[in-house]
Amino acid sequence: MTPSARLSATIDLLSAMEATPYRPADAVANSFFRERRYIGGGDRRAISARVWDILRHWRRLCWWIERAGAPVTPRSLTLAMVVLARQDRMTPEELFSGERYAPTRLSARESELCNFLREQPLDHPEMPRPVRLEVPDWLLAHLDNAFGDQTEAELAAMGGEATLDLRANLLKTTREAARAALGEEGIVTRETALSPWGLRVAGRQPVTSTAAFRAGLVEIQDEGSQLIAAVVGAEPGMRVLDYCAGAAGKTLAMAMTMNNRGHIVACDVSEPRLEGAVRRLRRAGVHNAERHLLVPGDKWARRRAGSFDRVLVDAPCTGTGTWRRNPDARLRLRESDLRELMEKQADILDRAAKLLRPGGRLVYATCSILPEENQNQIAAFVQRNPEFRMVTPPAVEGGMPAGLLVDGKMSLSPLRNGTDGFFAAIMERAA
Ligand SMILES: C[S@@+](CC[C@H](N)C(=O)[O-])C[C@H]1O[C@@H](n2cnc3c(N)ncnc32)[C@H](O)[C@@H]1O
Repeated sequence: MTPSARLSATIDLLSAMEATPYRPADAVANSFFRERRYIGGGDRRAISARVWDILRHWRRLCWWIERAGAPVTPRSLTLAMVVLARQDRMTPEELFSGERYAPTRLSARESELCNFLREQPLDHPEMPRPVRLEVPDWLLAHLDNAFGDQTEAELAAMGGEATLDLRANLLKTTREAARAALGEEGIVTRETALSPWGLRVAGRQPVTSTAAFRAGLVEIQDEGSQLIAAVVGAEPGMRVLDYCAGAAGKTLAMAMTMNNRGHIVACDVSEPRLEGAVRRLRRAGVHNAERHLLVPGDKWARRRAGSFDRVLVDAPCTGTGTWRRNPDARLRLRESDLRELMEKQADILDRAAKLLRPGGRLVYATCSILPEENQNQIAAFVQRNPEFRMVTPPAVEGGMPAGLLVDGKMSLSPLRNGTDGFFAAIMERAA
């Protein structure tokens, strides 16, 4: 594709996102490219990179466009990004050439916008702070509360590109052997610093089409998510419950630390998500896992009260820790979403805690960086349930490095740890 044709596709993809504002951007992009199989891999990556760049600069682009008195549209956003980022070799007029597959020529109004933006920096001293930091206005006070004078540095790190991490599946291989197998297929990786099972892929490489991936030697999982599974300390022979299992990302890692021995149950209220686990469990060679769909008034759960050694609650949350992957979520988040999620998290915690045996351990985790969903949620739970207390178990052998857990809690962030933002707390039920 020519640079102009790629730009045209960028505008089309942004228009598709605008048409379904509540659908996550990556889901829209997947459908968009599925319907346009003629767009090759290189073009797809270039178009996605440009769209994600626009999503990451959204509030600042809107601020500039509105300052110029122009309407915010997929086309004006794309044009503003081209002019302000100054990364293209061709001029805006050459890119918007009106030739075959190129965007139509710039209108007089768009040329004015172009002239207004030329030589301007992306950040302007008059920009309000939430605009410059690319967050909804209401959220900034919460972030300042979480990070203090580090808010800007943390948000800058969250605006970067996400890493692509893999977990070596020790049920089938070792980290060294998995790395060598991937290397033979041209996938370059290095060992992650914190997770003992992690491999970080250099750049974007097509991991899922490798024989190593298809054979279940590795699973795609952020290093932080691997550490959540490590925090649970699920051991061979235990009875383990993954209460919000989704498509079993953490179930897979815990079945691995259990060496396929004992029993692990992956629960969720979403049938399609649990369904997504089937193929992954099979590929990973997991034999000790069962899936269970939670329904209102669940008898299954009532019968198993007090029976699990470990319960993981990987709670639904704002996902503020995963903004590197989902910059669109950063813009969509509403105050009412946070309030609803906090209520849901408290309810799920109370329900899941009943399934734990006396002396067992409950791990609460989120991929959020907001104290409201993390420390505050746990403090309120322990107050409601005085038979639980925070514990800091010694670093699990072959598990996580010591020092990450402080007072029974672990907080990870892209800035401090190079992982997605995650939180985990370990609580023990009195014996
Ligand atoms: C953060 S995701 C889990 C991700 C998953 N553990 C993984 O590692 O891939 C949260 C999950 O909680 C589920 N969920 C939402 N409400 C729930 C409830 N009341 N009880 C149990 N699970 C719930 C959602 O369907 C979603 O799959």
